[in-house]
Amino acid sequence: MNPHADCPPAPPLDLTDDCGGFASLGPAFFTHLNPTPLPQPYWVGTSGGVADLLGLDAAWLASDEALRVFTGNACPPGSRPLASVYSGHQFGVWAGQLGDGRAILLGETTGGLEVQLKGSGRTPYSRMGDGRAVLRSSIREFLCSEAMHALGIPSSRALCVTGSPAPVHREETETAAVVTRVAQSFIRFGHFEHFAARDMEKELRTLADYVIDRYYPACRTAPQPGGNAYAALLQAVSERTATMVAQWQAVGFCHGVMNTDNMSILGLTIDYGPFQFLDAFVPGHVCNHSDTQGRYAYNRQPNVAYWNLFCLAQALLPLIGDQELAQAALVSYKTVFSTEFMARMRAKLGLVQEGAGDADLIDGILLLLAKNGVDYTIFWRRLSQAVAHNDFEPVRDLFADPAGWDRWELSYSALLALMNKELSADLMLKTNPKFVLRNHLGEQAIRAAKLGDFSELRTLQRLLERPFDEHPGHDAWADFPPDWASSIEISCSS
Ligand SMILES: Nc1ncnc2c1ncn2[C@@H]1O[C@H](COP(=O)(O)OP(=O)(O)OP(=O)(O)O)[C@@H](O)[C@H]1O
Ligand SMILES: [Mg+2]
Repeated sequence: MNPHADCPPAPPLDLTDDCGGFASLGPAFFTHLNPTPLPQPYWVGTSGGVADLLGLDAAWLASDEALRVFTGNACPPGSRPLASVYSGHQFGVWAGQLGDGRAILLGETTGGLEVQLKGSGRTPYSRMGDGRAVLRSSIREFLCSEAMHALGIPSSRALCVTGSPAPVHREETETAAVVTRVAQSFIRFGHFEHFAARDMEKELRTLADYVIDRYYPACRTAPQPGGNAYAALLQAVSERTATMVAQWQAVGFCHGVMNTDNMSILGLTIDYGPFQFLDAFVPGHVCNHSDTQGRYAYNRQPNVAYWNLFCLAQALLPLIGDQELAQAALVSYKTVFSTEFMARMRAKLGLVQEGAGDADLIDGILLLLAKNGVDYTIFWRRLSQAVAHNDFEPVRDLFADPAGWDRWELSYSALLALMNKELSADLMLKTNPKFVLRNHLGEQAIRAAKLGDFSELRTLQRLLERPFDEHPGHDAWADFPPDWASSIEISCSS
């Protein structure tokens, strides 16, 4: 007898209605509302990896019902959709109340993952916005979420993008799209700032207790700074953030809008707007065309993250109850950042053992890359191949000033000689990606998608899902950016 004969088939998107998730926090935290439907939806892209993570049936994911659900035109069983309220500091200035102005949480799966639509219509937190996202920015968010995951960098995930011919007005008229995002939680620093700014200490405590119980249980059990679970939470968030930003710096990722409302309490990369992977190594590079002051320049990201953690510390202060304890909880940020950054840079160089000269070697190469404006991703990949094949000529070719390179290479080769070459090369090829989502690659996929051709998007997605593989026949996607790439202007408009 089949023991499952009487069981109903598993729902396609298995959302729990046990009320233990974000919805359990109560009405001060959100507003229940349904997404606003879009006309004539169509598929743009789906991620098999995220479908597997959610346990989604492939046939269902290809169905019209799934298309309706992920465009916001139908609600999955068990779902009571909601938009949450948060506040935040934008470009260093207190912005007051913000909230999910165009994102709607469908619910949480039984596996503990929140499923959220972005671009699914107006909410009570939309302010002047239309609640929509355009196809261009949705494709960028979809591709980059999955690319970051494949690079081993903590990130929200993206299950799919759907599009609609509905017009959306930005600098020019574009069309609408919806990204389905997945994460354990979409709670941001700004959620805490919201309740702190309004002196709503009860809600602040409810939120902090929820985050600790669900995501940081060790903050109650492990030895705590001053015996204080909220200080322990601040320290844990600060260390996760330090690790995430160290990974951004090592891979050459610029986030572009590190406002406190875009900082995840779980140390995930969230909100892929005007991000960019560096082409040439320009430490002061500003990827966001709207960031006229350069606040979020590549080389300022580690300090900005620390500034944002300081805002979180201030928000948590009523719970921590002691200024010194709050400050002490932030102290490890700098050491964790530099330890994590150094570990990643050592791996990029294939230094399998730690040595006293590592920091000088790393500083030295970063200075040379900046001075010569060398392409960041290509440099590291060529260096990995050079170590694998014992031929440094293709790397030398990248430097306008080869004398500086020659000097550095002498010290580097002396260090490498102390290591097992095969181990070094292997580590480097698994650390230095061949493929990253450069602006021009995203742009090519977007231009084709706007004409209804999603083949470029799928090719790019496939390369970015396995960025360390060689992918024979696809060297063009790993090549230098074309001249027109520098004219691409990515702003907050999305
Ligand atoms: N088109 C829009 N309609 C309504 N609200 C918007 C729109 N664009 C941005 N917002 C809201 O403005 C604030 C700041 O926007 P920001 O660009 O950081 O976020 P986002 O890209 O919309 O979303 P997320 O951070 O969820 O990825 C947020 O409260 C956001 O919801
Ligand atoms: Mg945002």
